[in-house]
Amino acid sequence: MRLLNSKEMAEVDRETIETLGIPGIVLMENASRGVAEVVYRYTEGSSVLVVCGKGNNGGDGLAVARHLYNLGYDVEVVLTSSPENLKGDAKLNYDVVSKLPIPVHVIDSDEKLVEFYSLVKESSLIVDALFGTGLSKPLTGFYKDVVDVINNSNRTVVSVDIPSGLSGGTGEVIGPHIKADITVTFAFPKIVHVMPPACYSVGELFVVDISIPEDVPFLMGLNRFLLTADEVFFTFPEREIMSHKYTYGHVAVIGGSVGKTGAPSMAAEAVLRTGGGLSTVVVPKSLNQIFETKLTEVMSIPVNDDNKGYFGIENLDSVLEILENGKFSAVVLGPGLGNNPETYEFVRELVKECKLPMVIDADGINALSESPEVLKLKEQPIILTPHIGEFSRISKLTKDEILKEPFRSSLDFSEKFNVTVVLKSGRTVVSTPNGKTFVNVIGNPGMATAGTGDVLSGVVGALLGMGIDEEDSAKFSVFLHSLAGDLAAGELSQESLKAWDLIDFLPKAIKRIKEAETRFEKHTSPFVTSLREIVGV
Ligand SMILES: NC(=O)C1=CN([C@@H]2O[C@H](COP(=O)(O)OP(=O)(O)OC[C@H]3O[C@@H](n4cnc5c(N)ncnc54)[C@H](O)[C@@H]3O)[C@@H](O)[C@H]2O)[C@@H](O)CC1
Ligand SMILES: [K+]
Repeated sequence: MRLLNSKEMAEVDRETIETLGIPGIVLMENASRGVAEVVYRYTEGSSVLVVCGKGNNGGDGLAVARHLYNLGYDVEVVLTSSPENLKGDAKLNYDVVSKLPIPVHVIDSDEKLVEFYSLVKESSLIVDALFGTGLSKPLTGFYKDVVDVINNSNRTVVSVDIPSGLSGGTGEVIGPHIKADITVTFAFPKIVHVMPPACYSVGELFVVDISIPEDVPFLMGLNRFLLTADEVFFTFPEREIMSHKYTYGHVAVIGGSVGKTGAPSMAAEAVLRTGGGLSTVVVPKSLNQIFETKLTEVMSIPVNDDNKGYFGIENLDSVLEILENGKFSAVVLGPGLGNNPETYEFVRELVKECKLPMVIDADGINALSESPEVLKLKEQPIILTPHIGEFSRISKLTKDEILKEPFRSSLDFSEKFNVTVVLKSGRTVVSTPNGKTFVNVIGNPGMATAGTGDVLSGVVGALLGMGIDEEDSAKFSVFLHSLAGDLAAGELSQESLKAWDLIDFLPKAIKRIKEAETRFEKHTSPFVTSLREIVGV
């Protein structure tokens, strides 16, 4: 499903109204019925205070008040502006409400806050329809006070579209804002709903289908998506009766240095657990005995290192020869390589010469930080899997810049250097050279532990090795890896989770995705879906 920002949503609304010809009032009616449905299904209590601003978010609120009144709720409305200031669809809904026995209180200045306070106290539920996608600057003065009263009320708060005071453009918190228990948004989720820190104030998210077809943002070229089971279902190749191990690829994991033999081991194990046919670690010879002992199904090829315990430029030819003669289908470069300058030189030359699809991770990425230009010349699929620190080094952006605009930062790099980027964090963003971005909303903080990135690089390598394209490999890997993390944390606790557990839970995660593929379960409601239902696992 697409993920928009406020500006894009306003354009999609306009396009739907002007080009498709669906009147704005119809969209508002659908939107408000969706909010009323969520209130009806998912909240307790029967006395509702709907707090409305003067824009269309307030218009939604006025229509919600009418639907709840029709459903038998005890409803009162607070208007934070005089009714004369209302326009268009909001005005129309105000006129309707004013003909019904629904009390409307105009609370438009600090002098009236005492009245507002007692109205809030008398209600069991507050619908926040102050500001939506039209917020232009942080809330101050009277509006900040209104937000404070609601936040301190200890009442259930349902926000219409966006918790008022948050801007829908990024995950940034721009100022005082409502802390919602539930947010009901329209047509598509917005960045603010899923990206931290703003998403912490959204509560449970529901998306209402308000009659805007997905064709509208598609034709407008909006290409930012949520990663969902739907997005990744069909990635796996069928396991054919007459297939053999080479059908599913042979992945070379090039890595390892003294003290870092676990990283390539985990990447190589993850290859096999993800369905890769063969997995081989290519490692400094002085460390080979460790891999022989640690690994069973995974093979190892030692490369002479004169007992140094790390790769250097002198290993370039032999590694290239190994890759050429070993019937390999993909390379994972980076796990446990270490940060020796000689190793960095080896990496740079290897990336220049290697013609196989590649996943580049960790010190593999650091090695390219000074000269990422080499990536532009590559014709095979390349996926980079940096965390924020590694991405900061290679993109020359500060961590703050990346965290503020992860989609933009990652996409700019993908387009400039012609590589797929998996920008790892609690909200991993995948970007592709053809202009698409995807964000992952599953997984958990228990995965913030050493080695989980190594597992991911192996999962990505397995898929590339099976011949799956860059975009699908990156998307599926991120989703699968996080699902394994959630299943593992569910059984073991987030605290105890360690990287190897992710490998152990990959089988259950794969099964879960395959079940989702065949289940085609109907959502609880055709027009109102929770984020969990949208994600699909
Ligand atoms: N036809 C459409 O475009 C639809 C719009 N919908 C609703 O409309 C909302 C957007 O409506 P609007 O564009 O009217 O915007 P809003 O209702 O979010 O707010 C805009 C109003 O707030 C004022 N304002 C903005 N920032 C302020 C600040 N910091 N302090 C004080 N006043 C401020 C503006 O001057 C304007 O009067 C959506 O969030 C959604 O709830 C839905 O009904 C679906 C259809
Ligand atoms: K709102």
